[in-house]
Amino acid sequence: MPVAKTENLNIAALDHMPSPEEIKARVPLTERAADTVLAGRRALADILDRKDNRIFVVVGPCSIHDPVAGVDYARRLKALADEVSETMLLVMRVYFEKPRTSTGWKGYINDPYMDDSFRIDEGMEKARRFLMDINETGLPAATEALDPIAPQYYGDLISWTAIGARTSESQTHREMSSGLSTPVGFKNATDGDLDVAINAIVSASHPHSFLGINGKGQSAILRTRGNRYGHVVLRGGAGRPNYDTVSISLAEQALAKAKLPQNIVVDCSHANSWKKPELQPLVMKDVIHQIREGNRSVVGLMIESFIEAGNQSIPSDLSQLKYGCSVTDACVGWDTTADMIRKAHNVLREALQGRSRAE
Ligand SMILES: O=C[C@H](O)[C@H](O)COP(=O)(O)O
Ligand SMILES: C=C(OP(=O)(O)O)C(=O)O
Repeated sequence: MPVAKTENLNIAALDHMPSPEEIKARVPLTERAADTVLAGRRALADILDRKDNRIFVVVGPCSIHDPVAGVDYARRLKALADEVSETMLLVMRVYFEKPRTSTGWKGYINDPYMDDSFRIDEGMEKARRFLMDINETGLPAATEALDPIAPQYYGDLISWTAIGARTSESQTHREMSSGLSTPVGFKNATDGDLDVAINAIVSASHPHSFLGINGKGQSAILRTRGNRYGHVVLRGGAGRPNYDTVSISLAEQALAKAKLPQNIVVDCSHANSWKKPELQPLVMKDVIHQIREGNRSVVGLMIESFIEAGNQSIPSDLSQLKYGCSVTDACVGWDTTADMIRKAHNVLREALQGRSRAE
């Protein structure tokens, strides 16, 4: 009697996926891109270590779906980044992996053609190519790390990583973060709970051993050193924002209790603006005002922004897609983005000058 099959009963297929080394051989890291990545990470570490008194702003589309519009956006952002570099480090949001509340398009790597063909093999190469283009402009890139093996494919092109509200409590994501080469922002949970993010920073600061893959795509035991650049990202939750002075003071107290550095990033989008993009400028203005009034714990901000304001659902005929407009969360448009950042720059410039006179 043959033994009954007990495994893979719900697996429809196991298709070939090129290894990280194969994908990297098709899109090798260039010297210019490597310089951008390393300079971006160094500047972020200096901000987190208070060796650099600027703030960083992670700004860009909710998700990448059209590389042409993405590069168009990056060129505009790079010019703005140069303009405001005295007070802010701009890092482009380059999000390829979307965690969904239930179902929906899961991003450019999972389904690059947005037609349920799920060509992850092609999506990974396209994502890498896109990141190379962004880094070649001189603009560092930020992403959400969702798939625990994906960093082997494109982690060399990332300067800042987020662990999202749905995964900050996940051991897998904490282990992965402990080995990432970038600073990692852990978001509070979707219900507003901040403890998951604090526990995540503590966990990721320690070395871990866990299963993953190596460059050849073989199973490997990854042994990490621990990441000392974990910090919290306040994104609001359960219908309540958490960027106000009381929430920030509570976050500072929680960090102090856990003996962690006072490093806080505020996400102007998501539950901090009830996912209404037109409210993002108000959040940013409020937080910049707190910095001007003496706050020292806020080191960064996040904005969901694209060329056009709002969002669109993915049409079955993709030629109907509106150029430069998000297919996931609604964003502020380019003009509003530039206005938000320039206004913040002007306020911060005065605040930083006042600070250095007082010191
Ligand atoms: O930022 C992105 C979304 O908020 C997140 O991926 C969840 O999206 P969903 O609730 O539309 O699935
Ligand atoms: C999914 C995101 O955010 P959050 O984890 O806060 O929902 C995001 O920033 O794209």
